[in-house]
Amino acid sequence: MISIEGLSKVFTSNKSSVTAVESLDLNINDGDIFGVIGYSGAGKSTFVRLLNRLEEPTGGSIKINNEDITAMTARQLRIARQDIGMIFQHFNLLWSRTVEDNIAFPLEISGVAKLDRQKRVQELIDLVGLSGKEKAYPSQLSGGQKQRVGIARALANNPKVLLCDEATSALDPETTNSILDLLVDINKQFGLTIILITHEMHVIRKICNHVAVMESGKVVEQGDVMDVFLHPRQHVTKKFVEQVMGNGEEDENIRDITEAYTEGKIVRLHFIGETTNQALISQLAKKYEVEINILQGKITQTQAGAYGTLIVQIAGNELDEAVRYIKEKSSVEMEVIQNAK
Ligand SMILES: Nc1ncnc2c1ncn2[C@@H]1O[C@H](COP(=O)(O)OP(=O)(O)OP(=O)(O)O)[C@@H](O)[C@H]1O
Repeated sequence: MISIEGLSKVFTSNKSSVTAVESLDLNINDGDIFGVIGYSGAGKSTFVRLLNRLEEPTGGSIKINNEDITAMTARQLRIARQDIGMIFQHFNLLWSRTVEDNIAFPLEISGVAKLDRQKRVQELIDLVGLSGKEKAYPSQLSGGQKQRVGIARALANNPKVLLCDEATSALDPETTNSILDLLVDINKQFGLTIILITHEMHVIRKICNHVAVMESGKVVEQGDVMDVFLHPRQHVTKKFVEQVMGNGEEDENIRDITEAYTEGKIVRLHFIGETTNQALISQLAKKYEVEINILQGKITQTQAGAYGTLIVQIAGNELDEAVRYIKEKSSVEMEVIQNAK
């Protein structure tokens, strides 16, 4: 749905020039929640602002639904922008307008009649969970509520694409999660394509299905979120995966574990995008005469299912049968770390 080729942006002043985005190629599918992650200064904000030409590209092309955004006149761009909503880290609300008037603003600009406007505003207020706050001013709202107004305003003209520029970075973790849940809801309900930039891998893990990693203005790695989690290639990507999964230091404890637990087998279970086998431990305990002792692990949830590892001790009369079941009947990968001494 979105095809970006050779996109670049160079900021020049009389003394120096900075290449914020360099020869960037990306394809984004219809209905994707596509995350772009990078550290501060990587060029993420510039990239996302190029997509609706809040920044003018220095080179390259951006096609959205086969329309070349980069070649549009100012008038064509105004119309095309109705299909591209945007939300911001600091919300960018109009402080002198109430919630309902903020949401009505883009409808006024696109010339929607007053009665239709009122109806649409009420729909949007219900959608984002702000009923009762219609007459409140932004200064009377929490950060999460302000972002809900931002989302409602961005959706007012039924866009096909929603750009999110660090939309949860100013929010606490709980509010972040509720805003991310709302974005997933909107993506599912309306098939809206979402492009989200962030410096937090947690955000990518929770809602994205594709991710691109940016460093020094370039995309250095991209792919399905699960693939990138499983096989991060670049140093910067490994660092981001560590934000969620830890840095593998726990492996150093394995010797302590194997010395402390000597009965049965100690196995490492890899859950890779699991949805069907998340209840594996309880299934084993019900089916076989075994004791299962969870020793260590970290499982996290992604859009593609559970991902992570568990180290468990399995002992008991039906140990071999239980191990065979994991190998043959489940899709969880198993590695035996230690057999009984
Ligand atoms: N208007 C501007 N004029 C000059 N340089 C700019 C401008 N905007 C961004 N830059 C430079 O471009 C580079 C990329 O900045 P950008 O804001 O896109 O990065 P970012 O990854 O979004 O970082 P952050 O998360 O801190 O905003 C930086 O070196 C920045 O200083």
